[in-house]
Amino acid sequence: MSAIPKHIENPYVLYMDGVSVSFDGFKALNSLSLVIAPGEMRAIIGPNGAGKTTMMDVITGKTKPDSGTILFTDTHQQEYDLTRFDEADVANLGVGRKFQKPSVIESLTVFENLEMSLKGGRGLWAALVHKLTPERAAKLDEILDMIDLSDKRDWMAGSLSHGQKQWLEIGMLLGQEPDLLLIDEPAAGMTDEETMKTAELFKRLAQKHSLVVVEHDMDFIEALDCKVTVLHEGHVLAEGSLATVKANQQVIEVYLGR
Ligand SMILES: Nc1ncnc2c1ncn2[C@@H]1O[C@H](COP(=O)(O)OP(=O)(O)OP(=O)(O)O)[C@@H](O)[C@H]1O
Repeated sequence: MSAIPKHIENPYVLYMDGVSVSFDGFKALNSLSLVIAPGEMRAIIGPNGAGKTTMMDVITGKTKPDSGTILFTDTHQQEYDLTRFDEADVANLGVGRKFQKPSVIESLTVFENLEMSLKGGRGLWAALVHKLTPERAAKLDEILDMIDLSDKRDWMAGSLSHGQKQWLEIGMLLGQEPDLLLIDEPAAGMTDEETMKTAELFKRLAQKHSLVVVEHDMDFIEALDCKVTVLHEGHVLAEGSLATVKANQQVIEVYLGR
C-alpha cells in the first residue's frame, strides 16, 4: 500500500512512493515512500543494512527499482520520472551525489578543482588553458565563499585537511548547479570542529538547494536541526524532529537502543 496520496498538493523536489528493490529475493527497499520539499534539508538515519545506500542508488539511477514511483521536479517546475534515466542523465537533470570518500585531484589547486567541475566546462585541459569568463569567475568566488576556502584557493588540494577536502568536493558538486544534493556520511572521519562547521555549511546550502544527508553521527544530526527520517528494513520507520524520533519506542528498539 502506498503511504502518499497520488495527487500531492505541496511542491516537492523528490517524491518517492512505494519503492521496492530486491536482491536475490531479499527486499533491500520495501515500499519506501519519502517526499522532500524544495529547499528542505533531510537527515536519513537507520541501522546497518536499513537500505540507505540502496535508496540513494535508486534515486540516482544506479539501481532500477522493481516497483514504485520516483519523481524529481527541477527549479523550472519540470517533472521527471527518475526511474527512466541512467546515472549520467540523473546528474544532468540536477541531482548531485557525494560519496563518502573524497575524489578531488590532489595535484591541482583548490581553484583548479572547482574550475574543472563547473557546469558547461570543457574538462581539465580547457580549464587550464582558457581564460575564465567574468560570469564563471564570479560563480567560482561564490562557491569558494560558500565552502569557506576562499583563503586557500591556491593551495594544492592534497595539502588540505580531510574536512577541507570534503568541503572542496561539495563545492565541486555545487559547480554542477544541482537542485538536489545527496550526501553520504559527510561527518565520517572529521574532527568535532570540522563536523560543526559542516553542519553550518549545510544550513547555508539548504537555503538554495534541497539536501538529503545520510549520517550516523547524532551530534552532527542534532546540529543540522532538520527533519529526520529513520529507515529500517527498507522502509520508513519514523519521521520527525530528532527529539521525536529518539523518543519513538520502535526506533529505540531497532536502532538507538542497540
Ligand atoms: N548489490 C547487492 N546485492 C545483494 N544485496 C545487496 C546489494 N546491495 C545491498 N544489498 C543488501 O541490501 C540491504 C540494504 O543495504 P544498504 O547498503 O542499502 O543499507 P545501508 O542502510 O546503506 O547500510 P550501511 O549503514 O551499512 O551502509 C543489506 O542487507 C545489503 O546487504
